[in-house]
This record gives sequence, C-alpha cells and structure tokens, in this order.
Amino acid sequence: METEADVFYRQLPKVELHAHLNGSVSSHTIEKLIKTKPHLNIEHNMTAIGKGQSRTLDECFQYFKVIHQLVDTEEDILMVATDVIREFAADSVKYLELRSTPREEKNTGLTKKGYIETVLRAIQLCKNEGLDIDVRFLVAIDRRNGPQVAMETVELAEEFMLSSDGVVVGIDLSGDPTVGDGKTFLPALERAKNCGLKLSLHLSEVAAQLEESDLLLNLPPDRIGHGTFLHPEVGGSQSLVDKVLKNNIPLELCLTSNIKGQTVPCYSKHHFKYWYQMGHPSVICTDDKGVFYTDLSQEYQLAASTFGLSREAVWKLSQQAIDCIFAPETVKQQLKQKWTILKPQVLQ
Ligand SMILES: CNc1ncnc2c1ncn2[C@@H]1O[C@H](COP(=O)(O)O)[C@@H](O)[C@H]1O
Ligand SMILES: [Zn+2]
Repeated sequence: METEADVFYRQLPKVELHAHLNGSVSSHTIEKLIKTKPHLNIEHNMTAIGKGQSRTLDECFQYFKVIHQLVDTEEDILMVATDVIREFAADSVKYLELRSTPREEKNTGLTKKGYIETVLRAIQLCKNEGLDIDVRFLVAIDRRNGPQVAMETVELAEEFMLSSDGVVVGIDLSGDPTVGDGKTFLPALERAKNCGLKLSLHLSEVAAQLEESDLLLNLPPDRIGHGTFLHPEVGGSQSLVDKVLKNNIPLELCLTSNIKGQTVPCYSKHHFKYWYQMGHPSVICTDDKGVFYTDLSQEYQLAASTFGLSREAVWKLSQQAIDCIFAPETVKQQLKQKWTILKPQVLQ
C-alpha cells in the first residue's frame, strides 16, 4: 500500500544527475532481456542486490559484467535506454543526465559510435512520446580501459557534443576506483574541459586516494561523484575539502549505492550529513537504480528520514539540484518555473 509519504516523494519533481545506464536497468527490463537470451543462464539475483543485502564494491562490479552480457546489441540498448528514461519520468524526474560507457561488441557488430547514436535515438524517441523529462547524456570513461581509450572517448564525445543539439553535455570518469591511476587520465580530461565538455568525476569513492583526488580537484571538475572519503573524519583531508568548497563543486550523493557497496557503514553515517550541514550543494542521486534496487523517490525519502529533513527542506533540496545541471541557463530557468508551478499541489 502506498502511504501519503510515498505519494509525496513520488510526486516531488526531481533532478537526477548520477545514473549509469546499465546500472539503472529495472527488473522488469532485465526479465525481457533474459527471455531473449536464455542460453546465458542469467538469473535475476545476478543483476540486482535486494533489500537489506550488501556486497563489496568489488563484487558490485561483477553485476555490471552480467548486465553487459544481456545488453550487447543496438536493439538491447534502445530498449534499455527507453525503459530507463520512462521509469525516471514516471518517478517525476523532470531532468535527467544519463551516463554510459560506449562499448564495442565484436560478436554483434556494435561500435562505440553506434552505441552513442542508439542512446541518443532512445532520448529522441522519449521526447517524441511527449514525456515530461529533459534528458542529457554524459559519455563515460571506464578507468579500466586506460588513458588511450579515455582520449578516444573524449574525441568521440566532442563530435557528439557538436552534432547532438545540446544533448551530449559532458564526460564522466567512472569504473572500478581501485583500478588505474587518476593521474594518467588528466590529459584526456583537460582536453574535454578545453573543448567545452563538462566534467563529472567519481572521486574518493574508496579510501586512501588523497593524491589522486587532489590532482583531479585541480582541474577542477564541474561535479563530484560520491566524494565519500574527502573529509578528514574518514581519512580525507581539510585541504581536499577546502578545494571543493573554494570551487563550489557540487557533490552527487548516492546513499543506497554506498551502503550496499559497503563504502559507508550505515545510512546515518553517510557523508550527506557532513556536506549538507555546511550548506554545500549536495544532490541526491541513485547511481545504479537497477543494481541497487532503488529509485530516486526512495533515496529522497531515506535522506529525509535518516537526517530529519522537513518537507520544506526536501523541496529545497530537489530545487537546488537545478543549479547543478550541465544544461545551459535557459534550461535551469524552465525547470525552476516548473518547480514553482508544481509547488502548491505537491507541498500542500
Ligand atoms: C557503484 N559505484 C560505481 N563506481 C564506479 N563506476 C560505476 C559505479 N557504478 C557503475 N559504474 C560504471 O558504470 C558502468 C555500468 O554502466 P554503463 O555500462 O556505463 O552504462 C560500470 O561498468 C562502471 O564502469
Ligand atoms: Zn557512479
């Protein structure tokens, strides 16, 4: 049964800025994919971490490998991307920045270019359907693939930034944070920045990456993913915090992802508290709503119940996320208008 609170959080207009496409595939879509590929012998529990369960971050990365096996043709990508966008729209997400790592699959003839084109086609299809959601795309660099591939990815992103009518807005640096050295990605990231692509970097997602985080913060990035171990209480440093504050770099915070991935011990110890209390721009996001079995409404609800936020404070939190989007000022103004119109009916 849906409670009054459930209805409020679902109807709350929201902005999602940190969503990996293949981590966001719902169980409904996974079911369809499993049916088309029975020979892979993939079961549901291999693609999502259920309620109350957790895995090491390392184990979490195995889930993406399984999902990638299920999603390996243009047809799959088109279905996955349209389903994911429709689901976010049904959850009252009004603005979504999806991110995904372009992959090539020799077996199916999928190319990186085809991969991006297909995601863009899905975005266009959803637009044609008249869904009330503005979708943009960040091209992701997977750390595992090294600096050379990173540079090629930036070049590809640059092409699409110029040809996609403003849909491709930036670059994401993600992948297993324990693999590779952040320093080696600086040339690619600098190039991206210089050509006008925005940067959202996974930073200090695991402990003991002070040097790497410091180097990457000097770019500086336009947004930070997680930033779990930046502050001194958890082994980060004041100088890292100061750099984030000085450049006013928003944080994308994904509560359930961090709990289920075991980088944060429990909801009440989540670093949302540290940054939010300072009044620093903190945006609640899902990371991988499919793998972590959540949605953005639930993440807002969890943040509110854990940290005692009033409805008014929750409203402000979702509204302030608008200032952190990568789309231009005109889009921010349109979204702010939307929030103003919806306020009296949602926040009764
Ligand atoms: C849990 N925390 C995380 N930390 C770092 N990278 C993550 C991640 N969650 C997801 N990804 C990145 O997103 C890819 C899956 O989506 P796409 O195939 O790109 O759409 C993963 O392979 C990983 O590179
Ligand atoms: Zn992420």
